[in-house]
Amino acid sequence: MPEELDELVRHPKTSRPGEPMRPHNMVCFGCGEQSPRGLHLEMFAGEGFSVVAEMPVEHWMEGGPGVIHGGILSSAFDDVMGMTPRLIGPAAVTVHLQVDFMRPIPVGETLHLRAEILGKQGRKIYTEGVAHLGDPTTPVARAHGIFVTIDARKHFAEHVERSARADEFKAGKPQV
Ligand SMILES: CCCCC/C=C\C/C=C\C/C=C\C/C=C\CCCC(=O)SCCNC(=O)CCNC(=O)[C@H](O)C(C)(C)COP(=O)(O)OP(=O)(O)OC[C@H]1O[C@@H](n2cnc3c(N)ncnc32)[C@H](O)[C@@H]1OP(=O)(O)O
Repeated sequence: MPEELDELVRHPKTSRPGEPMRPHNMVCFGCGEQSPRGLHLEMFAGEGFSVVAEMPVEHWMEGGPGVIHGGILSSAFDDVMGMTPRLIGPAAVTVHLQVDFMRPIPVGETLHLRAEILGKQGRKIYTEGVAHLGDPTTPVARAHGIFVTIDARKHFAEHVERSARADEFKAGKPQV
């Protein structure tokens, strides 16, 4: 992370600590409540520049016998960390995601995820994610990610046709 960082300012309209964070797209694999096969993560604003979520580890998420698939864990981190830019303003997309798998995460447990903005420089937002199974002093995974702010309308303009919600988006009502 660079040494010279911008000041972080909470967006006046963002959720307050304890309040839900709205999905950025109802059919998002991570947080969309209408995603047919998604993680259906419900996220809440936390203290400071953080976002928290809990994810029950279900059988369909299995990788190794009885434990979570690494890609599922990475997806959960991606989405929770990807929600943190909302705390300060514009939408942002992942350009870099690095995950440390520290302990096996068993099926049947509930994974507690917390993501936080570490710093911002220009369009780049540096974030960290931590996961535990109920004891915050014993993390089971940690992630670092860089998100770059975008103008969502322009960024998705040439792909929005392919969305399951293309009609809504084209009608100019992106109810995200
Ligand atoms: C038409 C209606 C549509 C309506 C849509 C409505 C609502 C939707 C709303 C919100 C949805 C928003 C977000 C979704 C959020 C979360 C989902 C989970 C997260 C994801 O799953 S998201 C999917 C995976 N994600 C991608 O699909 C990104 C692919 N990517 C790109 O599209 C380009 O990469 C882009 C545009 C990001 C940047 O491109 P660009 O040309 O604009 O800018 P540039 O390349 O200059 O990068 C700018 C600065 O980032 C630095 N930088 C770049 N890459 C780096 C790297 N890897 N490591 C370190 N630094 C990096 C550069 O070094 C420079 O830094 P500096 O400014 O200091 O020079």
